[in-house]
Amino acid sequence: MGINKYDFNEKNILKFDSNEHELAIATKNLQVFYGDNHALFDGDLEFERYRITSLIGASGSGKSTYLRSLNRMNDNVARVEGEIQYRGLNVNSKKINVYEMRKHIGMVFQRPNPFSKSIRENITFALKEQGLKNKKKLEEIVESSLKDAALWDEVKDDLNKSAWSLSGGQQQRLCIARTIAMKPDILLLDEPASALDPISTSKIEETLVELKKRYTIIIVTHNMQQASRISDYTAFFHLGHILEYDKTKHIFTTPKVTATNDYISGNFG
Ligand SMILES: Nc1ncnc2c1ncn2[C@@H]1O[C@H](COP(=O)(O)OP(=O)(O)OP(=O)(O)O)[C@@H](O)[C@H]1O
Repeated sequence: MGINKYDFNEKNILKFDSNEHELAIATKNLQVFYGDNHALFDGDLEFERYRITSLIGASGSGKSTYLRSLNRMNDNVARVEGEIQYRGLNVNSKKINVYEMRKHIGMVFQRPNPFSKSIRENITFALKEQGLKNKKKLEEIVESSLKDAALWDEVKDDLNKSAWSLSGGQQQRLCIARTIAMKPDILLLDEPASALDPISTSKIEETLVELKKRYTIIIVTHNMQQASRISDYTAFFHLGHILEYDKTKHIFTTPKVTATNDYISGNFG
């Protein structure tokens, strides 16, 4: 039987070759339409592996639209044209198995949304659905995911407690752990700290900086300090266009586009 190139099976998709600057994911001419509203034009970006990229820009500039397209969260909501290139596959192909693809490209949302289950079950639920039954293996993944999300020390003695009994910041780290448990390559985060207090926010930031050793992270944020603190690259969105994309330090010190400079210095938006 020939290889089905739309099949998101580990043996069918291209291996990363461990170049220092290899790409994790790229978009070519990505366009998004909500009915007649052309919300994203010419979305061309390349994301380096093991880096954090921030997507910044005023409200309504298309950041979430772009981010959500990367793992097909806009299916049934918007028309998305163009290519999303990931390890030899076009994620935007209608033939892609979206469920399998999301194990590789996971998303964490703005508001923490843990399941109404125990802390442990939040991690194990999807793994069990996938057919993983080995208790020891499941426990190992619970521990490693919670450690990766910097939550283990706070919950390790209470894994049967309801996830909803955790603080907002802890719930968000649990949602990160739940996503990591699927062992994705790429973590998409849509303003993951906007509903959190400064201490929880700084914990999330520390967690993300630690996670980039093993994951490629793309984050939408309205918090300019956050973008400059944690991200390696920054893309500036304006009225549905990506106006500037560069190393974060260049965007924040020597932007080439006037609109970028106006936005980061608070002159509009
Ligand atoms: N589900 C939707 N249905 C219809 N239009 C939408 C939908 N989501 C976003 N839009 C429109 O797409 C455009 C871009 O919105 P988007 O949410 O991507 O911007 P954003 O930069 O992420 O904004 P914010 O920072 O406020 O989250 C806006 O005109 C918005 O009204």
